[in-house]
Amino acid sequence: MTATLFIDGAWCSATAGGTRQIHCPADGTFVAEVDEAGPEDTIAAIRAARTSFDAGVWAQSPASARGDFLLKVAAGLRERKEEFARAEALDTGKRMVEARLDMDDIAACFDYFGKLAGQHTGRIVDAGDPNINSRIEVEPIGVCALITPWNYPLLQAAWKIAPALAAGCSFVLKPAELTPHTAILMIKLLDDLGLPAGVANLVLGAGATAGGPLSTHEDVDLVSFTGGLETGRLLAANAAGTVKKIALELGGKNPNIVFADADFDAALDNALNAAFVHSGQVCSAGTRLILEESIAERFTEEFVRRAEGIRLGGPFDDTAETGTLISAAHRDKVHAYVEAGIAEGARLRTGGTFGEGDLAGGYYYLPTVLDRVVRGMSVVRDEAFGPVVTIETFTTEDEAIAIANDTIYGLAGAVWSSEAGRGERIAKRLRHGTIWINDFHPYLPQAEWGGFKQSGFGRELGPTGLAEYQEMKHVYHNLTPAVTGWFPEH
Ligand SMILES: NC(=O)c1ccc[n+]([C@@H]2O[C@H](COP(=O)([O-])OP(=O)(O)OC[C@H]3O[C@@H](n4cnc5c(N)ncnc54)[C@H](O)[C@@H]3O)[C@@H](O)[C@H]2O)c1
Ligand SMILES: C[N+](C)(C)CC=O
Repeated sequence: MTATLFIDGAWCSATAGGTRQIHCPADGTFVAEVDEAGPEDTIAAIRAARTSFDAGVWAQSPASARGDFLLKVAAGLRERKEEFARAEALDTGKRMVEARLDMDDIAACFDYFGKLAGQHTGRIVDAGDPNINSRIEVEPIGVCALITPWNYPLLQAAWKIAPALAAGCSFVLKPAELTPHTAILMIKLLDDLGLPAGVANLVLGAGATAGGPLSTHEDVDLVSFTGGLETGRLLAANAAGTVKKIALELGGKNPNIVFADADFDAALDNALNAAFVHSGQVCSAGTRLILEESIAERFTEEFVRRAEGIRLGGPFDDTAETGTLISAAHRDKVHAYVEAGIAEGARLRTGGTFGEGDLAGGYYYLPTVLDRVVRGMSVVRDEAFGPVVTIETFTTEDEAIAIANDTIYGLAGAVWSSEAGRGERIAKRLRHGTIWINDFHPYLPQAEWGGFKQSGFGRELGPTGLAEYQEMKHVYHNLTPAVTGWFPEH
């Protein structure tokens, strides 16, 4: 597969001829070879986006037309769902059933922003003078750099592409280097549906090289980034050089608090899902299980027993319940956190090893549970981004809240209790961007998503997810211009 970069309405190869081979992490099978962009390709893509934006080919089109376009994207995705899901599954190794669910969520996201486009057009301001016409106009922010991770490749891209297009922006998309295929398919779909040249541009390749100019180039107005904390810090520092707006969707170390009065079976089942879906490679994964002391032993025993029963397998294994990690390097990193935790005194209840036998050809890591942990341990503190759960206990509400908030992150968390008042009370005091009460993981296109603290800033989805891609302009129109006399003629 060549000519996989899309710049100014044309598919092309990397100027320097670089390529990258993509392999399925579930079994190492070769998926395809794609182009590997260098900074010069990315600069060309930024220039194309700038030219199209300044020409107004999309930015000046009626918002309702942009909305209609997004609804067509949603329909196109639904028609080609299987093709998209398969591409996602091969790149990430995730199960087809999960990849299909991702495609449903992506189509819903395009529907949502398609309907929202044009609804937030500004407002009339009462200037207190009938001869002054004052209004706030909402305009697209300009050229957007959209940088996305490998765990939910198209979903995270869609949360940016849909509002960017709804707002009237032009963009350069840089997906994670390991998972480019659904981005290619998406850009093809946009092109097939007639998006003007230069509005959507695609560069593939490594962060520092292909991605480098995206946070430094003066023609980029907004960087919208989803990925790790270290990269986010770097991009924020880079973006400061040209004072460009930046939105950061970073990692999490997400608490899942279970009170003794919770529905035990529901809390247990959801705690497994919270931690082990997509092998824990989820920003909002419930990796810190925080149990009320009186149920801790029974809950932990059941949790461990059920974790040991989880079947691992590849994208097309219908019996699999979760999958592989993305790469050998990532699996090593996850394992290092587990080993560090054990060395620091944590007790390994299950897991802590690579998949063997049928799983040996992929980067599988067994669902892992550690208890007897303390808060300073790296496995409790840092985002391992794998199927690793630590168990802590509490005796009072205040203690549960203190444990749950004791993290530099603030992405998501959950509380389980049959007392509605307690759920609400705790939700109010948790410093995380999404709180689930008696649930875990749902997100809605119409509800803002994002982090407190070092999980980032800015919001995706919901009306604010569109506003991120807009500028506000105050237009003050004096209907009766007159001499002010402030500086009289001498
Ligand atoms: N908050 C959220 O909604 C959310 C959602 C999904 C994933 N995440 C986070 O993403 C992380 C996992 O993803 P990852 O390992 O791909 O993250 P990463 O930070 O390594 O990479 C993310 C993207 O940034 C690019 N990149 C890296 N360096 C760059 C640079 N100097 N300039 C431009 N681009 C650069 C990468 O190539 C990739 O496309 C986890 O921390 C996870 O929690 C957060
Ligand atoms: C944002 N979400 C939950 C879809 C994926 C996070 O990794």
